[in-house]
Amino acid sequence: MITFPNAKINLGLNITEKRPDGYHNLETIFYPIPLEDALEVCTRHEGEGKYSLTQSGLSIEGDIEKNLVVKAYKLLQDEGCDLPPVDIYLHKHIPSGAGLGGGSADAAFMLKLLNGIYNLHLTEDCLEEYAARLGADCAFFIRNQPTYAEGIGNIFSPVKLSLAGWQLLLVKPNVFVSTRDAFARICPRHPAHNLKDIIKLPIEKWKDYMINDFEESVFPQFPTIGDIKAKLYRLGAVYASMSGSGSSVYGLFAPGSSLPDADFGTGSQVFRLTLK
Ligand SMILES: C[C@@](CO)(OP(=O)(O)O)[C@H](O)COP(=O)(O)OP(=O)(O)OC[C@H]1O[C@@H](n2ccc(N)nc2=O)[C@H](O)[C@@H]1O
Ligand SMILES: Nc1ncnc2c1ncn2[C@@H]1O[C@H](COP(=O)(O)OP(=O)(O)O)[C@@H](O)[C@H]1O
Repeated sequence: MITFPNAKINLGLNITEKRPDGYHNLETIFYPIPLEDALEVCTRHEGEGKYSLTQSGLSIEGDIEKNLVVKAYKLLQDEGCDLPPVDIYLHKHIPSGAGLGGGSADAAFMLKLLNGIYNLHLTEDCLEEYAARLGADCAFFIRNQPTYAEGIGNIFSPVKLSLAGWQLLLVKPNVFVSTRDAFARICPRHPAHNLKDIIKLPIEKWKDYMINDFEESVFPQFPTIGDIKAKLYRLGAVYASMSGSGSSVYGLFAPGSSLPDADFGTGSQVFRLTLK
């Protein structure tokens, strides 16, 4: 059976506190976007081992044991779920180190896929709890709805927000930002304005209030990323921001407008998407 894990963007991202466990409390809104990997699981009937992983598309660093889809399979096994040996096929289309949550989406969709194929009868609450163990923002992808997130990014409340029809110009420069390093450079602070209030304003006003706290430290380190954001505004974006800890940057363009055709530098990947 095949599934299509999708990416997310962050609408605002406030890093509010460093916690005793070394992680950070944050506030953000996750919004799913239609940029997808493809993930297939087939029951294995012959051959050695409990699983195999065949990857295609964009390459991922690290051996297969480190891949989050394999970690998801092992987690369910460790929890006592009855899983047969499987062959896993993963086609990567979502760039990594981009703040788009691609690895996290693969992990969460793997849990949902195995739950469905092998009739594990795990509830969404249970799947969220398992997903959170695999990565701070994995749990969001279980319900995969626009969500306000707090804590380390795993305490959720639903938000009434639809950007259906809005055009997204998403640019991933040829720069890898490590999430861990990005957090290490942050000075946590509480925001002046609450995100849940900001998203009730017209989108034209978001740029005056909605902030991604990582931009302040990531832009000086990687000026290319800040330049892309400035360019998106020059091209007519109604709102533009870096997503997550970077390095991708998105611009929101009004429904019905045609997305500009621009050059964002050598090695940049550009995606043109219509939000749902
Ligand atoms: C900050 C966000 C916003 O969406 O960044 P992006 O990954 O999207 O860029 C996410 O919450 C990231 O979630 P995720 O990518 O799953 O993080 P993890 O793999 O769990 O953590 C990677 C590292 O980031 C740091 N980390 C992560 C989450 C958090 N709330 N506080 C932290 O300090 C820790 O040092 C951790 O070792
Ligand atoms: N299935 C996967 N897809 C992408 N990255 C993965 C996967 N499994 C493990 N990783 C690791 O996760 C890190 C990037 O995670 P990803 O969620 O794609 O980016 P980001 O945290 O920027 O949103 C990389 O270091 C990569 O090696």
